[in-house]
Amino acid sequence: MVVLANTPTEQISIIKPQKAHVHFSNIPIIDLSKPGCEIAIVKALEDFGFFKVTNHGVSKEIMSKLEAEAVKFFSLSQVEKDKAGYPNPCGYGNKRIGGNGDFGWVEYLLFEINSKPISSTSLGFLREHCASLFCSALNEYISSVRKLSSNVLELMAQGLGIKQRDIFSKLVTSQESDSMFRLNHYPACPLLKELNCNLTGFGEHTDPQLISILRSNNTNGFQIALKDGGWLSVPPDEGSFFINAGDILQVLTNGRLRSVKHRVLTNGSKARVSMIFFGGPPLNQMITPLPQLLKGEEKKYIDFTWADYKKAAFKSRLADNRLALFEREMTH
Ligand SMILES: C=C1C[C@]23C[C@@]1(O)CC[C@H]2[C@@]12CC[C@H](O)[C@@](C)(C(=O)O1)[C@H]2[C@@H]3C(=O)O
Ligand SMILES: O=C(O)CCC(=O)C(=O)O
Ligand SMILES: [Fe+2]
Repeated sequence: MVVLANTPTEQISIIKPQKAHVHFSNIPIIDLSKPGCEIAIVKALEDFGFFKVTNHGVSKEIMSKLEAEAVKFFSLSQVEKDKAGYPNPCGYGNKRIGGNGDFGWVEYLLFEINSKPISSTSLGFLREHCASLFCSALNEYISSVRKLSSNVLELMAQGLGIKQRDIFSKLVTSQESDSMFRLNHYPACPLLKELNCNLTGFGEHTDPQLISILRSNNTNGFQIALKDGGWLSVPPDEGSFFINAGDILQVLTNGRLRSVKHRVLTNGSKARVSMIFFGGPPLNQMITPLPQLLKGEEKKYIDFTWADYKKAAFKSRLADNRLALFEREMTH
């Protein structure tokens, strides 16, 4: 391991060029305007825990407006960016991910999303005019992707044969939904390019919430883990969204839909900018496998609230298997 560090504890691993176990097979692409896409969504989440969506209804303008605001923010001087505050867990973070010793070649802004739009006073570290432009781009984008997450969750319920269409979607559309939003910037690193190496941008992990909706610029680096443990590189597509199941969806479906492990490797040639909406349920929401899906099967997880899970998740390291703490001992 080579170390890029400010202090001895800040270590970001450099990964030697593509190992043999990296695959380049196809990821599922789902056209939301096509009949039958609800079945394809379920199949993709069973097989990969992940898919790309096209014909998603979010305008290019909304995506590029927010990307431009994010690029503007990340281009500020370090002193200006540090005014956005230490992430606890929300705020501006640089290399340090979470509070338990994880680091990556990334800087980010993390926001808590509740029923109210983000107010420009929460971006008070920016000049008034910039804060209001950034804020309106953020709110416009978040409201569109929340709608997209709700459409996908309704299709998922339909694909699983559940009568109550809003069984999942109501969790993210509720006034009390505890969701998050993140803007990540993986800076270019010319030295890495010369060394022909990859650096961990965002280490491997699963997302704790129900569903994550990711959009990035056209820079590669995103990978998902396959069932056999190999990594699949996902070619970027700035016009589409990438959707992955989170831990809570895995529990609600008693393990049928996979919360997929993923990571970002950077090769330093071009900066990557990504924006991710993490759709979470209300804090007091009881999380338990849905009886409609059990059909005589034993529950694989104990009952817990999202607040219990979130607390445990935010105490864990990025790569930890957070769900293991909530698994039930099976009787047979
Ligand atoms: C190391 C951590 C960062 C994280 C909180 C955690 O303790 C474990 C889960 C991490 C994660 C992954 C998905 C999202 O990016 C995130 C915001 C989340 O909800 O869980 C991050 C957390 C974070 O960056 O604080
Ligand atoms: O930045 C990316 O492309 C993915 C980051 C990610 O997985 C996360 O923020 O949870
Ligand atoms: Fe993630």
